[in-house]
Amino acid sequence: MKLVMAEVFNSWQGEGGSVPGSAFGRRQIFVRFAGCDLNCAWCDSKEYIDASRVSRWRYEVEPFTGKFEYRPNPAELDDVVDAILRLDTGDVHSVSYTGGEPTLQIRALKVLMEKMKSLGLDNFLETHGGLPELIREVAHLTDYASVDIKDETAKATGDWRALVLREVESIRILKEAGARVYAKLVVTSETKIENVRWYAELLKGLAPLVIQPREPIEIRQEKLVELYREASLVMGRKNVGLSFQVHKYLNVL
Ligand SMILES: C[S@@+](CC[C@H](N)C(=O)[O-])C[C@H]1O[C@@H](n2cnc3c(N)ncnc32)[C@H](O)[C@@H]1O
Ligand SMILES: Nc1nc2[nH]cc(C(=O)O)c2c(=O)[nH]1
Ligand code: SF4
Ligand SMILES: [Mg+2]
Repeated sequence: MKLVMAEVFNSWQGEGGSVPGSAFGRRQIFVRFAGCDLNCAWCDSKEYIDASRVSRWRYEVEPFTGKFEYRPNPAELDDVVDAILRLDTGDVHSVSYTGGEPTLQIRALKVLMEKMKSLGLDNFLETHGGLPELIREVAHLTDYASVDIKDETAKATGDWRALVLREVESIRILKEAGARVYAKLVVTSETKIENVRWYAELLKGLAPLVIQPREPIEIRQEKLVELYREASLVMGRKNVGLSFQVHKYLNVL
């Protein structure tokens, strides 16, 4: 089986803060798929959005060395499995599937997840959640899920409200299948408080929310405080937290 891959590396999970379902600070093997159907204004992985332009993928030879080997795309699934297994340092919490958007290559994702489960490794899915019909196919294999809620200011797609509703549906499917799931909202200085209230109403009683400032951070602290408070008043004080992209401050992958 073939798939279009971007990179495989081993690092600490840098996002998610302290809400249940987060793997922040845990050692993970990251499997970054190429290709995405959205186009978030602030996406830090823009070079992987158009899969047809990702001619090769890379895998770390040894964690934290910055040494990579390269292979042409499409990748052989067995080569991706080998790249993952050689990065199992024995202290790995779970395998993180990210991208790009991993659910777009759902058959390969499913086979990879099944393989990792059979080897005793947990699966952590990092997704925009915009395709609930695909999420359904891997929900039973997902131990942890971080599902983005794409704010209006992400300008990810035309009908952003319809996208938000699909993301919430994905969260529901994952939760019902037994995954530990949280929602992640990337906020900017332009994020509207009434939109945050709407996301919070949709998530109330369903999943906790982390609010993650867009990097590089431009949102004022007063605004962040205001958005946090609004979400917390709707969802409950234990169900909201902050998340920062800590790996960027540590200068690790
Ligand atoms: C690159 S995305 C890949 C997974 C999936 N496509 C998604 O958007 O959730 C991984 C995570 O990085 C976050 N992210 C990407 N660029 C960011 C930025 N400039 N600032 C803050 N978070 C960012 C996304 O919101 C998402 O949670
Ligand atoms: N260390 C680290 N943590 C991460 N959490 C989410 C990431 C992503 O790009 O999906 C990511 C990443 O690329 N590196
Ligand atoms: S959905 Fe994820 S990979 Fe796609 S553009 Fe947005 S942040 Fe980037
Ligand atoms: Mg990232």
